[in-house]
Amino acid sequence: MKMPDDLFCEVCSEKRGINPETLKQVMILAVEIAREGREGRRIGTMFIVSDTDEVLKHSRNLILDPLLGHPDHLKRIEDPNARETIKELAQLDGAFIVSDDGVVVSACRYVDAFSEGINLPLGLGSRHMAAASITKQTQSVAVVVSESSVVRVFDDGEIVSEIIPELWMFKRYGSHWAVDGKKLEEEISAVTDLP
Ligand SMILES: Nc1ncnc2c1ncn2[C@@H]1O[C@H](COP(=O)(O)OP(=O)(O)OP(=O)(O)O)[C@@H](O)[C@H]1O
Repeated sequence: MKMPDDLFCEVCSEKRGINPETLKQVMILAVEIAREGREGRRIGTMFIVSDTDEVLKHSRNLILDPLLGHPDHLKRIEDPNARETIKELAQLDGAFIVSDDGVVVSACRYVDAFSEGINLPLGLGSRHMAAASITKQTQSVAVVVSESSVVRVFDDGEIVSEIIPELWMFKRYGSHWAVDGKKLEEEISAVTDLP
């Protein structure tokens, strides 16, 4: 699966200071989880990327860490076995913490979230509040898969991108289709980049 370049360039811009390859792999995995669900049901989860030491300080494990003790080369975000493991673990409560160089260092983390100074659209719950909070407290970026299948990227306490996976798929694979003489990709905004 590939990520549209325009979205990717925006989210991974240098000003965010995040390893672009790591963030790209996390976003693709998030879209896959949103689309596929697990065992016939939708699931939500969260990835917190970069500034690992600070993120670890502001979070704690909800259960014994299933990734603890495994060598880093088996926990790389681009590794197919690691990705399948993450999809399985994504059914559990809590967040994944991903280092800037692409190692998934911890799973099932509860984020010590605070809501002061955070303004999110009404209707988003505690997972999204935690993502906003940790990205305000640290230099991390968070990628949230909502149980309603929307993927949102947070930076500095705000939503910076929203991806609707089904529409994104149309954009990715439907560019050669035509609707009323126009290319489908012009008709469908698969990805909403927020200011
Ligand atoms: N502070 C937190 N740190 C890590 N994970 C959290 C935190 N708060 C909630 N979650 C996770 O989010 C899950 C869903 O919580 P909630 O429904 O309130 O969030 P939400 O933002 O509405 O997300 P969704 O759109 O997926 O329902 C919880 O079961 C838990 O796994």
